[in-house]
Amino acid sequence: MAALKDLLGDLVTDVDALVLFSPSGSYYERAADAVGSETDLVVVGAENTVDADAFVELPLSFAEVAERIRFGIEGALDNEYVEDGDDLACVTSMFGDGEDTVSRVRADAQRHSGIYDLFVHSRADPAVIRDVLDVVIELGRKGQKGKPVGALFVVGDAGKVMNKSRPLSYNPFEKSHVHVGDPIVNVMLKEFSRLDGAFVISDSGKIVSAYRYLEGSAEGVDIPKGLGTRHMAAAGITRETNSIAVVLSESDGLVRAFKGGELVLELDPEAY
Ligand SMILES: Nc1ncnc2c1ncn2[C@@H]1O[C@H](COP(=O)(O)OP(=O)(O)OP(=O)(O)O)[C@@H](O)[C@H]1O
Ligand SMILES: [Mn+2]
Repeated sequence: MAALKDLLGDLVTDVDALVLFSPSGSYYERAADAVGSETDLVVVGAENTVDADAFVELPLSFAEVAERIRFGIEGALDNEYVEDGDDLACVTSMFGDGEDTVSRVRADAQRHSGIYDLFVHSRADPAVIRDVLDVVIELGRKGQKGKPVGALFVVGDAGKVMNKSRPLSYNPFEKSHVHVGDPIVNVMLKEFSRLDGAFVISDSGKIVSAYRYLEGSAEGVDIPKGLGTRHMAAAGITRETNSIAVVLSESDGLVRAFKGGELVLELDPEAY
């Protein structure tokens, strides 16, 4: 047993910080006692239920553990809870409610995916971005009457987005004051996503328009090869405005988010 403890203990030897993902109160207390003063303790979760000093708010549960950890690390770097090059032991729950997984990861500011930045340093409210992702993930899981469907949402900086786009059809949201996140709106959005074009959402989550054709240029856009015009238009508008874009691909079923002309998040709705 001692040999096994040594072997696995190497995973956490000399780490600069222990990063706990949604820990229970008792686990957090035990961790605080265990790290002593040399190791920093960072908590990542939907809410700071344990009253940690160093806390990173998680806007989504991130079914993919690697994505969850990436988000937490980028948040910890951004908040200066950890430094570039720090070795981190990340404790998460992958299979159930309890802490069951330890990953040793080096905080690397260079390999920054931009996922934390997407939520926290965008013009749109993080809760609005999360609500849009929720709708798009659900649309991806269920499709439209069981058939795969594509969708494009542009979130934030709506005035400028409207100036760089044109209507493909009448705007069903013209005189309405509806917001994403409202359950009735989710049904409406799914219905309207059958037709072409983009939804435009304001910083505060108001649905400004459906059926917009984005006219932004693809110049300077750096996205993976193989993605078509919907993804190109999404990336392009985020380069020309302070918006972010969330796309559901009709062809591969994945959800992708763009910011500043770059792909910053890719997830499989089936995993949620
Ligand atoms: N500039 C644009 N603005 C808004 N919607 C667009 C724009 N260009 C394309 N689309 C929408 O994207 C749809 C799919 O186009 P296309 O197949 O070229 O994109 P894609 O990136 O391959 O997306 P998918 O993975 O869903 O097939 C079009 O039918 C249209 O509704
Ligand atoms: Mn296509």
